[in-house]
Amino acid sequence: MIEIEETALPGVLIITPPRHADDRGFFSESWNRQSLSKAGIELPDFVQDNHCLSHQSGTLRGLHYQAPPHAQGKLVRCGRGRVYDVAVDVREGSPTYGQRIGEELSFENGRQLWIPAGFLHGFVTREPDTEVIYKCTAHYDCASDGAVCWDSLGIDWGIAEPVLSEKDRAAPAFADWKTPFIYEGHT
Ligand SMILES: Cc1cn([C@H]2C[C@H](O)[C@@H](COP(=O)(O)OP(=O)(O)O[C@H]3O[C@H](C)C(=O)[C@H](O)[C@H]3O)O2)c(=O)[nH]c1=O
Repeated sequence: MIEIEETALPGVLIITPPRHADDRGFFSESWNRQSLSKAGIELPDFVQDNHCLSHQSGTLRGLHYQAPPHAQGKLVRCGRGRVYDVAVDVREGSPTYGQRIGEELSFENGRQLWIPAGFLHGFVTREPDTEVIYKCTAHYDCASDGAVCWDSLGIDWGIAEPVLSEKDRAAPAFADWKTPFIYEGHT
């Protein structure tokens, strides 16, 4: 049976599909709409699947978003290695605006994080050669792609000097950033 856990942020869920182990290893349905429906969860349709590899432990990608109308919901999992994955509610008017959760996703634990549109997303790797695979509810739109400084929300990433892209190094602080998202009720 697929496991669903709520988090402190309404709408953000931890989803753990079952693994069918045998002496070869395991088989798991990493995405099955019907299984989620039977568990009472209906997610939007996904249109893009992403796969990224980070060579160094301590690589931090985030905090990212795509502005409406290209806002993305994401279903994030770790195909190899381990990450600390963070979602921040940035929907203006949300009762949990500015609040965040962080979860450890790993190949070992098989946990997936569902992050609706309207949240910043980022992760820091905890092992070398970590691969993160995630489904998105909207296509990539470069012009709508944005970032907020990883270190401007008091998040404890467990590392003082992560490996960052130039984009992330130059990202504005949360206090200087205007969210493009409006809260439209419980996700
Ligand atoms: C996101 C994306 C990027 N690209 C191209 C653009 C660049 O040439 C290259 C690397 O892009 P970027 O540096 O934005 O990749 P990340 O730093 O991993 O960004 C992602 O990291 C965090 C964790 C996210 O949740 C977002 O999906 C995304 O912002 O891939 C594409 O072709 N398609 C895409 O969907």
